Amino acid sequence: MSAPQVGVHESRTDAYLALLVNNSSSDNNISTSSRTVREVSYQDWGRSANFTRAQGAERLDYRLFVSDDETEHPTAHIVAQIGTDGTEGVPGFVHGGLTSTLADTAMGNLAWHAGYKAFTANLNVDFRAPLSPPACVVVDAKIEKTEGRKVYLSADVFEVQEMQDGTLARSNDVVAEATSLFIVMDKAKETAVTTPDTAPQNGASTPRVTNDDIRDHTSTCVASVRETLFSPGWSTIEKDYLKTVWAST
Ligand SMILES: CCCCCCCCCCCC(=O)SCCNC(=O)CCNC(=O)[C@H](O)C(C)(C)COP(=O)(O)OP(=O)(O)OC[C@H]1O[C@@H](n2cnc3c(N)ncnc32)[C@H](O)[C@@H]1OP(=O)(O)O
Repeated sequence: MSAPQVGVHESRTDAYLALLVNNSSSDNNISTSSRTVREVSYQDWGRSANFTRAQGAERLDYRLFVSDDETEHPTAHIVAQIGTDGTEGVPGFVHGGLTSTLADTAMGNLAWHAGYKAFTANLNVDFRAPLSPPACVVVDAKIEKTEGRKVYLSADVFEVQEMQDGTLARSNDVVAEATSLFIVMDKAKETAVTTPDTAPQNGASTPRVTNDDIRDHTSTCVASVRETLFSPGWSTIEKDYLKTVWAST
């Protein structure tokens, strides 16, 4: 595992990471929530490291940590930088779906790292306070209980704020509280899942879906939707709104 970078900090996320690293006893581990956790490198995520990490720091970038505690339920932690490029829902505020995604990602990765090859079956999010981009947040995820194939998890999202003296600290006020139910997949479905051991890594020759493929697929999809929506007789305010949106793309 590579150690979090310490040095020139271009974002509050890096600065917060450095703060954690400086407070820890080892270069490769950090202390957060009074536990020692190790970073899960981007490559180790395999093919699950797709849309969320593909956005870049201007939109969304984050680091994932899991605890190596064998005596109790492990925890997972995300330190995320939420940029200003397309991250808003209500203008001026981070889209709740983004916050939910971070919580889901922390809980999902925790489940997998704890050995549960599971899907999100249910995700509940209570949004407690608005978040304005750019923002730095910490997500703390834990396993609440397991019952057969059911894994119940929770995740709390906190903002990292700059104090008056310039130091960074995790706010005690929670931004969002999430709970989830993950279901461990049937054995029959496991073969369809590419685990990190066999996942294509950076530089591997296994074909991946390219941005061109995605663009082609998206334009086909948009064209077909446009045809359906703009067919004769279809007339609503949404139609005019969508026309405006599409005309500007
Ligand atoms: C480190 C690298 C990798 C790291 C990987 C990191 C992942 C990052 C996080 C991303 C996570 C995702 O986005 S996952 C993607 C989003 N999720 C999905 O696509 C899942 C879509 N849904 C499904 O495929 C299915 O519904 C499943 C697999 C969830 C469940 O189907 P199933 O396997 O047939 O199970 P089924 O018999 O229906 O249900 C089993 C039991 O669960 C209960 N159950 C099922 N669904 C629900 C539900 N929504 N709410 C309550 N209870 C439910 C049933 O009542 C039943 O209880 P009882 O009768 O036994 O009591």
